[in-house]
Amino acid sequence: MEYDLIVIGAGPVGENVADRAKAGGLSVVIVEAELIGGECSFWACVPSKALLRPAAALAAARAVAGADAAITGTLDAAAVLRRRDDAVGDWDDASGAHWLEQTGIDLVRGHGRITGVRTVTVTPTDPALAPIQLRARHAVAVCTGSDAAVPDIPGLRAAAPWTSREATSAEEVPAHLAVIGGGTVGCEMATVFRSLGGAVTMIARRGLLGGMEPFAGEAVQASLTASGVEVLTGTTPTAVHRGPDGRVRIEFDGRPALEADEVLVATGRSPRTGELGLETVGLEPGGWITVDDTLRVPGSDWLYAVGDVNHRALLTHQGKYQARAAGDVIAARANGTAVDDAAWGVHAATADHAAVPQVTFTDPEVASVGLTAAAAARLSEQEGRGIRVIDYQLGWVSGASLHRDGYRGQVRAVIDTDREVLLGLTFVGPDVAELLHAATIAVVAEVPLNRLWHAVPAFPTLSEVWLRLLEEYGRPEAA
Ligand SMILES: Cc1cc2nc3c(=O)[nH]c(=O)nc-3n(C[C@H](O)[C@H](O)[C@H](O)COP(=O)(O)OP(=O)(O)OC[C@H]3O[C@@H](n4cnc5c(N)ncnc54)[C@H](O)[C@@H]3O)c2cc1C
Ligand SMILES: NC(=O)c1ccc[n+]([C@@H]2O[C@H](COP(=O)([O-])OP(=O)(O)OC[C@H]3O[C@@H](n4cnc5c(N)ncnc54)[C@H](O)[C@@H]3O)[C@@H](O)[C@H]2O)c1
Repeated sequence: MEYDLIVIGAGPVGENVADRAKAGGLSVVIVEAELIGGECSFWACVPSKALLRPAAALAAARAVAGADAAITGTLDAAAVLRRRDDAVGDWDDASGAHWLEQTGIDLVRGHGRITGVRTVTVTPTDPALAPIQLRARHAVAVCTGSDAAVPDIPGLRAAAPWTSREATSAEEVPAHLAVIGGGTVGCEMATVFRSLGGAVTMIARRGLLGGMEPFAGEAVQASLTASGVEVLTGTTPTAVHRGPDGRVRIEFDGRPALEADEVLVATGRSPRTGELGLETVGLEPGGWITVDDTLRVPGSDWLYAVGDVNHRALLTHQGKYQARAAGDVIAARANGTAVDDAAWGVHAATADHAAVPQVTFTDPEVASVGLTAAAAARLSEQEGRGIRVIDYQLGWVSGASLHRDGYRGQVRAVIDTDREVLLGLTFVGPDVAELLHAATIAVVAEVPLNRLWHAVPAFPTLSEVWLRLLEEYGRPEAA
């Protein structure tokens, strides 16, 4: 079977590569081993956010005098889990298959493996079917995503730990959940299971939410602790063991062992490239796949890797952004039309380097884009760029104090003082997620600060913090 493009993996990223290439006039086949929609739709973004929202709604009502009087109970855990089941369509991907059919993208269900240049062999999901040989006239796009990484802690694998899959698809709330890892998955899942009434212990090597502004992890840690989560920082398990009673025992150096009903491993991701046949085209199996800004593998004129699997930004929206560039550039190269791969061109995923937005849906929420102060300081050292960091307490803004009684939050802006543009913003506070896109636009468009003064935030909204940040920076040209 011959197509212009073969896409391996029908997660959010593969679907978008296929969609754009199809819109560009190519014939496209997509290969999927599990569910159309991938990790995001069934075991990651969608179920996790469905599980987090009820607690956030309850916390919002509790924090407003008058509204709090209407709260007469606690979360209904069974109803929350049912809401999650609805959000993932009971793990049925029929609507995804229907969309592919309507869009004119052929679907092959099975495990795809590269067997040579522009060639993929699929082992069908249905064992009664023989392997299918696919040949691409122009390109193969690997969009196989990532799996939970399980660290080499003695006994951990044998103890059958939960990963993000078991956590997001849980049917019951463990009486006591231990979480190894203090990143986004660890913090979000600790929030969920505590809100549903379980005891939770987090085990983090360092502080929480490493890589973000330090005040973000500190605020989330304080709030998790206040909600009853035990947060052990500076700690790594030395051994894990599941006893005959089903309980898990976690051992440490210099700290008493911990017993829990389940242990969730949330220690990052590993690429799904082990069984992909990369060795047949000279690449290392099992590694992340390096690509250029058009998402093509350097040295190849046909192989692309898009989404989690290239390790540029492990986020659905950023992978889909890459997918739009990849699908379009594959079509342009196949059709022989102009390729615009310069920085910020239509065929380049430039924002991956400068402006990756991310929201962690904890209480408080953490929303960030662009550089942190620490990353900007490194840049300043390398390039001699002038940097200024401005912090502002979000609770001082009238919109915030009206939004929630005793609102607490912090915003940090990182400014390039040579060009007077924003390099990064981090918002920490209840309901800050929706503030993020304005920041992303300001960073991507490199809006000069003196023009931002003309972008007037409505009163009384949380967005007034933009004006406060500008006031803190000053307006020397006005004097
Ligand atoms: C708990 C959790 C919560 C998250 N929450 C968010 C969030 O709120 N927002 C956000 O932006 N990101 C979030 N992420 C990250 C997000 O899930 C990923 O960035 C996203 O799923 C990546 O999409 P992808 O298409 O690259 O890979 P995937 O979604 O992993 O899809 C890859 C697809 O390829 C298929 N596949 C793999 N190998 C083969 C093969 N050899 N043959 C055929 N098919 C194959 C898989 O079955 C899968 O369907 C979260 C991640 C986790 C773990
Ligand atoms: N809301 C969102 O956008 C969202 C939510 C969840 C996940 N994600 C994405 O999924 C990816 C994976 O999330 P994650 O939380 O698994 O990874 P992560 O990289 O965010 O965090 C992993 C954590 O595990 C710790 N760790 C690693 N090895 C350890 C060990 N041996 N012992 C103890 N701790 C150890 C690290 O120090 C780190 O704190 C993230 O990169 C993120 O992009 C996004």
